[in-house]
Amino acid sequence: MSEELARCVGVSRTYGQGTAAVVAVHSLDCAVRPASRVALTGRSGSGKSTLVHLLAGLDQPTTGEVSWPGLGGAPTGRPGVVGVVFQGPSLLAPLDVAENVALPLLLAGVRPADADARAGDALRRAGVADLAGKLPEELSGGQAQRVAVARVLASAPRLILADEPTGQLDAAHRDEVVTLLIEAAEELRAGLIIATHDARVADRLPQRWIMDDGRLQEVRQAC
Ligand SMILES: Nc1ncnc2c1ncn2[C@@H]1O[C@H](COP(=O)(O)OP(=O)(O)OP(=O)(O)O)[C@@H](O)[C@H]1O
Repeated sequence: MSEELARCVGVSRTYGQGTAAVVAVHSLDCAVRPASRVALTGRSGSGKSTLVHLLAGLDQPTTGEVSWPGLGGAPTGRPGVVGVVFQGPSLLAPLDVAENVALPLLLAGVRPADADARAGDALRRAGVADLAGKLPEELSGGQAQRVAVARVLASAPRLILADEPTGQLDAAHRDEVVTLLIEAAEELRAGLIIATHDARVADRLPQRWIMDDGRLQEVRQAC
């Protein structure tokens, strides 16, 4: 069995306190490996985004432990280790597309010329090189999401997490974005988790984690 990129042991995450407390994730165990290709499904409010944030190191569990044994520790503050594609527009408005894709690399200390080259390459692979000079406000939803995927590709992460990456896209763009994510995971030998409501997206992935009221209800391995 291959190394575990991320692992949750007895993880719970409670928001709020007292009578207002909401247990978003409840006593959850899971592991993500380089070969993981997981559709994380479940109804709205079942805890999918919370789990994605915990696995990304963007949030901490209330109890239990999230660890990243195969990533050399928590990804927090280490750009390029974990790549996250969010549901909504996540591009910085004042920066053009190329600058948006290069920014995480610059923050990680990559030299500007190298960051520009890697950003250009990622935009080409995502099929949006012609948009390099455009501002986010000039992009369609599908174009913006492909740029967001390019930004993840550019940093060559070992773990790719996508939270409803196709929620605002039509069928053609939805399929393109999912294909891009799967191809990127294969190329980078990265683990991939896509949180989605969309059965057509989930069916593209061989593994299924089903969240139900904060619990990981069923882990189905389709192939
Ligand atoms: N910052 C927060 N403060 C309080 N409650 C929160 C917060 N974030 C999430 N919750 C609650 O935690 C539960 C799980 O939310 P989460 O966003 O993880 O679910 P989800 O499955 O991703 O939902 P959706 O599919 O609608 O995005 C919900 O009841 C939600 O209202």
